[in-house]
Amino acid sequence: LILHSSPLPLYCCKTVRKMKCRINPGNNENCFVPISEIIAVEETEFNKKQRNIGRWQKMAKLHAFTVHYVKKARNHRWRCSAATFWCVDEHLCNQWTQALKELLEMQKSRPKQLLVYINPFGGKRQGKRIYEQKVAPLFSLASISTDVVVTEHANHAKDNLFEVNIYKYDGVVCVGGDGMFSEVMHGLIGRMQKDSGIDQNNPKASLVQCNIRIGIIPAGSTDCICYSTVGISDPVTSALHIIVGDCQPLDVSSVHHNDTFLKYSVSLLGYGFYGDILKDSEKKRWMGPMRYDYSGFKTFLSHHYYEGTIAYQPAKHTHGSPRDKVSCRTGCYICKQSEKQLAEQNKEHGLKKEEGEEEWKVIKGKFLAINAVNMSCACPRSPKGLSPAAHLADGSADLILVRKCSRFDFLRYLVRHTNQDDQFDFPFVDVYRVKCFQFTSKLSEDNESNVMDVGKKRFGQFCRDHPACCCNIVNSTWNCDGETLDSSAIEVRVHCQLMKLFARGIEEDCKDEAGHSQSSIEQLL
Ligand SMILES: CCCCCCCCCCCCC/C=C/[C@@H](O)[C@H](CO)NC(=O)CCCCCCCCCCCCCCC
Ligand SMILES: Nc1ncnc2c1ncn2[C@@H]1O[C@H](COP(=O)(O)OP(=O)(O)OP(=O)(O)O)[C@@H](O)[C@H]1O
Ligand SMILES: [Ca+2]
Repeated sequence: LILHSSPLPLYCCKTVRKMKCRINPGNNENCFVPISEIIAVEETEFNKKQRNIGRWQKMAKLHAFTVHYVKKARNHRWRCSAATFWCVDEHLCNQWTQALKELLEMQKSRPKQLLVYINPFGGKRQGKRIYEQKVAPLFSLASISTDVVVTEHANHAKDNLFEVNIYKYDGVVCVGGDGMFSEVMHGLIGRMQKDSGIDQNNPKASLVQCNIRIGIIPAGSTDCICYSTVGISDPVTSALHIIVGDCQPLDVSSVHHNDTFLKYSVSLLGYGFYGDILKDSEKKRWMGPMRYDYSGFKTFLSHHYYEGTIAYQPAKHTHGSPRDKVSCRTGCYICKQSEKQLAEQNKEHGLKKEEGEEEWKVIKGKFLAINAVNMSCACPRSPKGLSPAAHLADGSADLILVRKCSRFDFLRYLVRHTNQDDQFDFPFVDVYRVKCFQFTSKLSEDNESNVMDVGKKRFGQFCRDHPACCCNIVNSTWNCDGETLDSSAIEVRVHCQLMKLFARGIEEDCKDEAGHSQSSIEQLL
């Protein structure tokens, strides 16, 4: 559909000459709108007083319809814009309205019925207001019907997803932050496994994909999953991605301790620095999003490092590498190829055999941070994220090991998350693309071999209370997408494209943060 602003005629499939159009009065521009980005088409009561329509004013009755469509602004922001078309011929007007409505009906990936969970206490506690004022009117314009649940306690959404008839919905929307998303994801993936008789406690189980898409309306403190999959953390943009029925597959890591399922993760699994920030920040929830800066500063000063062993299997199925600077963008070639490659491998060998055959690499050391990310983890604090070239759906995670270094060097490393310099270009930082890994802390290794004595335990406690000492006797905790894990010894496996979001990945627009405009494939070549 090609819309020309007044006073030019509207063209569609070369037929219409007799209709006039106005796009957002005062905005004299041409625009091309794919049908897939039309939000709604409405018959319009034409108000002559509001518009200066020159000679048309003399005519008795005008007929009009309005096309609401997605307008793309800077920095991946989407807005709802409108163009009103009018003419004297009622039949012509009805034909247009009907034809456009039929075209919209043919957009089969669009949701018609959604289940919405709102966390009223996430982020700055604006979830309910954001949904009611910014999102609900758009859903209603797009004729999407909703069942809305305002959560009353943590795990309300997750538990509810095990009870409701999820199959009658085209998607589940969560209004909140990464923690709220995590709840909904656990509810949906858990429910799928339960309904398919899959035991989540088996770390080697082939999990059943979840085809019910999740939409995220960002109203949290970090909103890293929304930012990394849409390119911006903006409720209206996310609502529009849901309305047009976008679909972005996402890798999910399962986390186990021995043969017990702990959690799934899609963004950050962090031990050391990010685990300690989270643990400290939980006590400061009343501070809102600021709590992370406060605890971040405190944790930076404490400068604790932790001893442990990591064993991982490299992700050989994927063409990418964490340092190739090939960003994951809409329709990512690397994600598509990796998915194909994995499917072929699994068909040929069977998952168990293939994993058992491949070698494990083992690294022992003292670490300030161990981060495993399934996606870039870009967020407003760090627009390029913890691993800028990580892929959303390639069946791998980037394992970042930050070894013991000086406070000054660690600060240099952190600062590079906020500028264009390469944060992996330090002798104390290593990064690997992996499909699974295991971690055991020195403390639990010692525990298992019974060499830890009471004195050591006490010494650990003593050192924690003295920030100047960087002693590593105590364990850190794992930060799993913003929630703490009970166990420090974990076994992690990436499940390629286990779930889907109402998103399309970050679009390759005119310019990214670095000022580059090449496509991923061009970069690869
Ligand atoms: C000098 C400035 C350096 C700034 C460096 C910024 C790096 C920020 C990287 C953010 C990565 C977020 C990863 C996403 C994790 C989410 O699954 C999770 C749940 O929402 N969020 C957090 O755990 C919340 C994590 C929040 C992390 C905040 C880190 C703040 C660090 C502040 C260090 C200050 C040092 C100042 C020394 C003078
Ligand atoms: N009604 C509720 N009362 C208390 N806690 C809730 C309620 N609803 C959800 N929660 C819990 O609140 C936690 C945090 O919520 P959410 O992720 O929305 O915000 P946040 O922590 O501020 O943001 P982020 O996760 O982006 O850092 C979630 O883990 C969720 O389980
Ligand atoms: Ca990935």
